[in-house]
Order: sequence, then C-alpha cells, then structure tokens
Amino acid sequence: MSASTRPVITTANLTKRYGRHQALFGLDMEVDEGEVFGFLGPNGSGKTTTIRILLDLIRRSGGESRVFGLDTRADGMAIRRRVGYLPGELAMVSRRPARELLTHLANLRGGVPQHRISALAERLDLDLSRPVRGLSKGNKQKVGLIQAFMHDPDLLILDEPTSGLDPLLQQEFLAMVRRARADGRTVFMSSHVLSEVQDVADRAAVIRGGRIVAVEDIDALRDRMVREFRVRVAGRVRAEDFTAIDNLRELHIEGDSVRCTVDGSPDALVKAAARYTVLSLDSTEPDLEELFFHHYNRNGADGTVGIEGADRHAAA
Ligand SMILES: Nc1ncnc2c1ncn2[C@@H]1O[C@H](COP(=O)(O)OP(=O)(O)OP(=O)(O)O)[C@@H](O)[C@H]1O
Repeated sequence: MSASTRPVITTANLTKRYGRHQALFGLDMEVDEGEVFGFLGPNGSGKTTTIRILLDLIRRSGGESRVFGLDTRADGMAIRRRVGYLPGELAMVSRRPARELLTHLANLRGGVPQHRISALAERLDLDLSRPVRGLSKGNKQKVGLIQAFMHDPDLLILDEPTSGLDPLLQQEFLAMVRRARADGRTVFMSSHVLSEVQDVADRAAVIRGGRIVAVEDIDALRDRMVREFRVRVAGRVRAEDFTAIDNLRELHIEGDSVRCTVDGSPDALVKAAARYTVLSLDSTEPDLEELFFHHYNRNGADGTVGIEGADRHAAA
C-alpha cells in the first residue's frame, strides 16, 4: 500500500451488543482508497452487523467507526450519499417494473442517465420491464447490484454480492468490480467463501465470532487455503509418487484414484498426476470453518502459525 492512500473505512475497537448478546468484540480495520477489500467470515460472524454500523443503519455500542473520515453516528446521511450499498437480504416487494423502481431510486440520488441503467441491465441480462415482486432471487440480486453501481459511488459496500448469481453472471459482476476499481472507487465486499472474492480482492479481513482473526493480502490468504482434490488415472496408482509430496494431507490412494487435501499450491500434486493418463481431476473448496480449523485454531488468532503436519495414509 503506498503512503499516499487514505483510509476510506476505519474501525477502532468497534463493539456491538444486541441486548445481552455481544456480536462484535473490538474490531480494528482499515480499508484504503481504491482497493477491493474482502470481508470474509462464516455465517453469524458479524459481517452484516459491521456493515450496518458503517452505514449508520444500526448504532455501535462502543469504539470508533469512520467512513470517508466521517463519524458514522454523526454523519450517516453524508456517508450514505456517497455509498452504493447492496444489502445481504433484499426485500423487493414492489409491483413496479424494475426500470421504474431503479429510476425512482436514481432520482433519489440526484439522477442517473437511463442508458447507464440499461447498460448495467444488459450486462447482467435482466429484463427491466418485469415487475420486481415476481422476479427470482437471482434477478432480484441483479436489481440490487444495479442500484448499488448505477450512480458511480465512491464506495461500494456489498453484502454477499454473488449469492444467487450463476457462474457466468458472477464473472460479469467481477468485471463490474474491476471496472469500479479502475475508476478509483473503493469496494468492500463480504462473503462466507474465499473463492468469491479471491479473483478480485486486493486484501481481505477474516472475521470469526465477532473478532478479526486475520487481515492479509489475498494471495497470502489463498496460499493458506486447503483444498480437497480427487484424481483418477488410467491404471494403478503407485503410492510412492504421492507420499513424498510435502503439502498433501489426508492422502488416500486406492487402485486408480488419489484423494487428498492440499495445503496451498497444487503444483506438485498436478505434476505427479501428470505422469499418468488423468481421467478426471476434481477439487472442492472447504468452507471457511474448515480453513479456520486448519490454520487459525490451534495457535491463537494471529493467523501466522498452526498448520498441521501431514496426516498420511496410503492404502495402495
Ligand atoms: N437484531 C439482532 N438481534 C440479536 N442478535 C443479532 C441481531 N442481528 C444479528 N445478531 C447476532 O449477531 C451475530 C452476528 O450476526 P451477523 O448477521 O452480523 O453475522 P453475519 O456474519 O452477517 O452472518 P450471515 O452471513 O449469516 O448474515 C449473530 O450471532 C447473530 O445471531
């Protein structure tokens, strides 16, 4: 991060209690101008609570929260004017056609050219003539995205933006985020899975149980990722081709197939598999809970240590 960047979002020792339930425990976070920042955490970890505080939709219990240098409690209105916000749960019950609803929202924000709304709708493949109320979850999500992006806000705050979007549309969405960044905007987006933000975010904070357990460059976070792989080859697998690979855990070899968990890069696994004729190769991303289990649980919350040694089991 260069010295000239300014923080767009700052929280310091931010806390939130809902009655007797404490949802946030002293959050410290800084998001710089012009960056795409992922806010990652499992369900119930406090992502939506943090976002609502930043927009002054709910009030913090203690600590500091600032957006554009403004205090969220004192200047909520001024902050919201410069933000495009996609809520995690969209209540879209209007009988109006999508274009009418979007035009109405655009007018509340001082006006947006119709061609801008049309271009975004075309990009996301949304029919603007249909009443919002009857739209599918995915199409409602598109309306939500258009209203967040259409006025070119300085800051986009997107709560689980890709939920309900199919993979092609997710790519379109990521292109919109990259475009916003290229235009100098700042993007803060939450997700409960790393894969949704890893191709576009510069950095990410990981929140769990109302505490930030890591803030890292996205590449470093990706390197920590554990992934499960299954490879099937023509012929019988020789166990020794795989048991010597350092970053494989839970290695199971049976007949023509290899199943394992890979810590970080799958390069060595892929090269070992390439000695055979590969019939299939599948990989699944474990959820964040599993990532935490492997990386953050054992040695405290700093996210720097705690990677378990390989648990090898070869049943040739
Ligand atoms: N209005 C509320 N009253 C009481 N508890 C709440 C309220 N809103 C959230 N909580 C609790 O605060 C914690 C954090 O919730 P929050 O919705 O911020 O998490 P999240 O990370 O956004 O999760 P999700 O991805 O499921 O939306 C949870 O334990 C939740 O049950």
